[in-house]
Parts: sequence; structure tokens; C-alpha cells
Amino acid sequence: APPQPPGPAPALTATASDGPYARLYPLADLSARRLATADLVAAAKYGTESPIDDPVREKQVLDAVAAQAREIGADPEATVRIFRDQIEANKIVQRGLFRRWDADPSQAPTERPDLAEVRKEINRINGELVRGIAASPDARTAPYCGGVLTAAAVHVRYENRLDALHAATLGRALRSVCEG
Ligand SMILES: C=C(O[C@@H]1C=C(C(=O)O)C=C[C@H]1O)C(=O)O
Repeated sequence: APPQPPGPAPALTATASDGPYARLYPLADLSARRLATADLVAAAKYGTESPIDDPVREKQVLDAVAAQAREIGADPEATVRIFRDQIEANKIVQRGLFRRWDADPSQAPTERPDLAEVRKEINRINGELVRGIAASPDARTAPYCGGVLTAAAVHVRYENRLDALHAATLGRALRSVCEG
């Protein structure tokens, strides 16, 4: 037999026995990981000329994930919709941190990460998230999606000891996962 092409990464391989929780949990987990990058992005931008909103970079992200979705057979429209929420959530955390640091400069970061390096990490998470979206069409369109996704998000919240800002914003990041 000819060699088979490599399949998706094991953690995201969906089998017939995977239930909706197993399909939706990675989306909550990856969203929390993506949201955690907002702390680094905010630290990279704080006290510089770089604004929180960067529409040029946002368009690059959305174009890239739409192309990846098409390549691997995920719905590009659902993928872009989910990523618009991911981006909005990321900016909400950045704004929250800016406010926190303005109010109490002793909490402000003392080191400034390299934004280009942080964006490489965001790109890696974006790729994983597109694969997770591609692996979950049935779970995302099922009537129980919202309940299962909320359970996964609660698990992720406690597992990662998310603070109130990140926990609330995780809900924002996941807003349209269950819209199909
Ligand atoms: C994360 C950043 O900040 C914002 C959020 C983005 C995102 O979530 O991908 C992209 C651009 C910015 O509007 C960034 O500048 O990279």
C-alpha cells in the first residue's frame, strides 16, 4: 500500500468514540491559551506607540485562518466568525490590563516582550484552533453545544486558575462557537 499522509495531531484526532465534550474542550482550552497571550501583547505595547487595535494584523490573522480552514476542510465562515470573537476577547483583556496598570503602576510589567515573538506563538495557537474547529462540526451545531461548552470553559477556568478578567473574557472568546 502507498504511504498514508500524516493525520492531524493526536490530541485533536477525533474518533467515532469522541463525545461532544472531547470535541469542545480543546476549543475552550486553546481559547484560554490564546487569551493568555493578551498579557504578553499588552506588556509588549504598554508605554509604546503601538495601539491595542491593529486592524492590519487582524486582517492577516483572519485571512490566514480562512485559508487554513479551506485547506483542511473546515467551514471558513464559521472559522472567521470564531476568530473575530477571539480577537475581540484578546483586546478586552489588553484594555483591562492597561487600566489595571494605569491605576496601579506597581503592577505594570517591568519587561517588554517582543511583539513579533508573541505573534509567532499566537500563530501556532491559531493553527491548533483551526484544527479544533475542523474536528468539531457536529458538536458545534448540536443543541447541547452551549451546555457542554460552558462545562468545558468552567473546567478550563479552574484548571488554569483564571482571574475574573480572563474568565469573563473567555466567555466572550467562545461566544459564537455553537452557532454552527
Ligand atoms: C493580539 C494583538 O492585539 C490585537 C488583537 C489581535 C488578535 O487577537 O489576533 C490582533 C491585532 C490587534 O488588534 C496584536 O496586536 O497582535
